[in-house]
Amino acid sequence: MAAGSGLRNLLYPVRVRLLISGALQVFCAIGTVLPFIAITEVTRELLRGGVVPWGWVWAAVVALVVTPLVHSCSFSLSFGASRDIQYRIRRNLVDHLARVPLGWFGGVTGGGLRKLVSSDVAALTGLIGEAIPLAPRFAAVSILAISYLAWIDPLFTIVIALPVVIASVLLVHRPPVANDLEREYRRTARGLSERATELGQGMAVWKVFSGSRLADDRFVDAIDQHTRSYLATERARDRRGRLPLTLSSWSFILVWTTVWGVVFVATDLLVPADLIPFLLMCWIVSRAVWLVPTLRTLVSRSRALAESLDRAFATPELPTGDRTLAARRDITIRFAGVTFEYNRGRTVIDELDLELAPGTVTAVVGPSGSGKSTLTRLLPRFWDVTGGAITVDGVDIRRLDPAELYRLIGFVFQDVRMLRRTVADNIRLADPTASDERVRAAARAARIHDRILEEPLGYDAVIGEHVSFSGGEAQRISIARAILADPPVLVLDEATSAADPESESLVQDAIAALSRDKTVLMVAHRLETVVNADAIVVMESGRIVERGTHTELMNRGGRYANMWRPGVATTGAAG
Ligand SMILES: Nc1ncnc2c1ncn2[C@@H]1O[C@H](COP(=O)(O)OP(=O)(O)OP(=O)(O)O)[C@@H](O)[C@H]1O
Repeated sequence: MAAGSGLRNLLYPVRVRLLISGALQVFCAIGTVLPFIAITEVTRELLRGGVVPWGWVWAAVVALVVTPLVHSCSFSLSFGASRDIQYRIRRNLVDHLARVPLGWFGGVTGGGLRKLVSSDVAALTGLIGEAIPLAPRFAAVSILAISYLAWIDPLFTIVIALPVVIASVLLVHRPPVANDLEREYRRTARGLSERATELGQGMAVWKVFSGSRLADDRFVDAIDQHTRSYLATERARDRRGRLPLTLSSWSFILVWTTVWGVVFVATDLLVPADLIPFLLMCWIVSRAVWLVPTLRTLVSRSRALAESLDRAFATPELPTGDRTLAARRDITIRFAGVTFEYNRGRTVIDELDLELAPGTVTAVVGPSGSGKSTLTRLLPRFWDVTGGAITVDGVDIRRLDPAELYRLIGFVFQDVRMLRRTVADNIRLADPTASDERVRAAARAARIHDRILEEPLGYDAVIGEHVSFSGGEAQRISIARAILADPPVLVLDEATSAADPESESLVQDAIAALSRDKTVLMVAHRLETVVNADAIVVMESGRIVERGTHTELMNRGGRYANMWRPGVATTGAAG
């Protein structure tokens, strides 16, 4: 499904199956009404003193046997169609999400994404598999039954259908406030789901920092808002539904038909035998009140779900090119007049020029919020620059084939993500065909091999199931991953929180192994790690305010030198 497609586009590929399924349901509608007609015809004939009309009896029997079979054929067609749509939407959604900027994922909650990929898609396909084919059946049953009654006695049909018509009009012409309430109800339900996910993710922090309070105020607010909205919606529904529901209830219609039936029979407007089908079909007539509201709800629910999918598909994809580069390792990266703003009007990187010479380590330091992490995340295209360009050997990264970009540029960030797979598979991510030997060699170089062997299942242990790794250990696994991928350029966001000294020195050893013979751009949060860098750039408010080697900058006695003054570095001058 392409971005911006609507419900019609969504249903187009399965339209034939849905049409056949709907047609079979119309056939089922005939099968539902036929036994009622048969009972009526048999009774009328017998009351008239005639012989049993066996044709009607057999028609009823056949209808009772065949209808469930046709119904299951119809459902297997519509469910097959809905399964196909579900598969197609999810696959397209995942393909699309793979092309949106990586930074977009930081802005959506896991709950929102899960709801979209899982519940919204399932709800839409439930509608397609079940509700859409059942709608024509519902309509056909109502139309057939009422047409048959009108054929017997049009005037009496009008009289008994009157409460249903009034109830339908009342239900359809709801005051507009109901839509607002329902919209608010959906909004608060979404808010509650997102807050619940946030709370689940941050529970440990809440427990530690909020003492006995186990819930975030925002979560409690979300519960309050949703409860209020739920009660308001239910009260409004109840108020607006009371009269129509009474008028269209089966018991009311039965009493109404009986009373008017007696009047009609007493005044010779109706023969007693003709009252039978009306009494028998009271139930179908009373349900007809839901026909229009059900169809309206069906259409609006399908539209709302299709719109929410459409919105996800509308997230702009990163424009990609197909350029590849010669397989060389000595490539030069250049930031030329790079400007970036997350939100319009607030520049985070300001006309920045920087060249990363092949095989050199460039360290970025500067106060918190100066734009260091943002700068490094522009290179692997978490977001695209809003001005200027980043080039690899003179080619704008926006024109490079993304696979080529990630072959050239590896990144190790602080927030290491592990997949729920074996340790070996986690290391093998960039190169699934890598041999066990290469995986082990990478782990050895990343100083994590011995730790992995401490596990009974070793490299076959599933992370999160058989084994959990500490922050420093997880970081070394992600370094092993990058060592195996062996990209010529590496972006490194050094961990802010120093692990214990032993783990810290192992991470440093692993980074040294990884950085060998590579062009490295690193955000340094601790000054000791930048001393040997080939170039150090000092950032402030999105600009480079100093650049040089450690010795040059110390001799200059400027901002960098100032950071080394006791007490400054620890207050966050270096990040
Ligand atoms: N996803 C985002 N959306 C909007 N603004 C953001 C986002 N990420 C960062 N910022 C803002 O951009 C500015 C630069 O942030 P950045 O994280 O790049 O700084 P930093 O120098 O790496 O800071 P630190 O050393 O504290 O990590 C900050 O003002 C920050 O609030």
